[in-house]
Amino acid sequence: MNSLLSYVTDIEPLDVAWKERAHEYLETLAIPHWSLGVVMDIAKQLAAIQKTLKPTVENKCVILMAGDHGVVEEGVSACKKEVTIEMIDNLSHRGASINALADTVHADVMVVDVGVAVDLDDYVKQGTVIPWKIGYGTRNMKKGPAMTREEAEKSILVGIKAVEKAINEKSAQLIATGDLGIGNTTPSSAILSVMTGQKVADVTGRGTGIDDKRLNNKIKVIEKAIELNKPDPNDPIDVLSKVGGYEIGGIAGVILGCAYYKIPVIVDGLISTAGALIAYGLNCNTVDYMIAGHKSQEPGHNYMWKSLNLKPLLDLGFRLGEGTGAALAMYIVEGAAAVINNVLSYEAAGVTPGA
Ligand SMILES: Cc1cc2ncn([C@H]3O[C@H](COP(=O)(O)O)[C@@H](O)[C@H]3O)c2cc1C
Ligand SMILES: O=C(O)c1cccnc1
Repeated sequence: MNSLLSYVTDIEPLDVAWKERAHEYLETLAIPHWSLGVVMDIAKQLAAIQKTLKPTVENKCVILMAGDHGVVEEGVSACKKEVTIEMIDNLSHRGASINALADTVHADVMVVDVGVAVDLDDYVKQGTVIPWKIGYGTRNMKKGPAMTREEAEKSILVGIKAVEKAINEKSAQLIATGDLGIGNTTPSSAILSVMTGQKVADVTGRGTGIDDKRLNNKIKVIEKAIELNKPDPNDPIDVLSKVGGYEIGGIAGVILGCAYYKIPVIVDGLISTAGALIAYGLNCNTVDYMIAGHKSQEPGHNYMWKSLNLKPLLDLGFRLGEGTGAALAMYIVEGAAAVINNVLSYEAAGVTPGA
């Protein structure tokens, strides 16, 4: 593998000439001007990413990054930390929500252990988990940095490696990000607050469903972690290492990898978008390859989309993660590819354009 820096610096913005060409082509379709709205925007984005007027997104893959969080000992989640492993078991038996939803859209699910607190040998042997663990859960960010800078960088490289695997083994043409890890809404809200300047109290939500007392505690824990560690918003690796998580680094890597290899990437909920903020901070060209999957119920999520200048495709009241919203958004992206591939122009269809 190359160094992280070489991936980050080589990410190019979308080709302007292809953007224009796709735009002009879509304007010839036998429909009132741009009347398929956002679907046309996505069709244009797909064409510019793949540099063709016939983009294909047939081979789809959800890359789900899993990790644990030392900060769970502060009582920030409704669940005990062992639920991460129980959910890995459920995913391995294909009984999780992402299995059900990814199946409907014919997407593969790749589960990557980037920082789960225990060894997952049985699942690795079964072939249901990819063992790229950087650490056995992060350290408690209320007491010090969650990770070292080196661990944070390694977690990002795991995400890039996962994209390479999806390309090499599954010929992936469209990737969605997913997360799993009890406690991960806490680092996600911390990253959100640090990177967007929003107050912790305004962007911290109930995650798995905590009550008011726990929510107040969660806010205090995040405030304390930021005060103690002083993450530098201009240094995304510093933010990720001090108040982030292994799977958030992994997701940032998936997004960087997709941008590097020119693959459209659908970003899921709060945790995935925390990864997107890190990726964007490392190279703002990454946003050209992102598609905002959905709007989570978590109160801070929209601030993230706003700071990336993206509009979420779906608003379904989801607050789950795993890549569930992104998987459903794959239907819309497939629709966009179908439009640019199959809708005829006014001329080809023999339809008279309006004045
Ligand atoms: C059964 C179950 C399945 C999940 N799948 C995703 N999450 C999501 O919820 C957790 C984050 O919320 P918090 O920060 O409050 O712990 C993560 O595991 C995330 O992936 C789940 C949570 C549970 C309980
Ligand atoms: O939006 C998300 O990704 C989310 C929200 C709550 C719990 N887990 C994930």
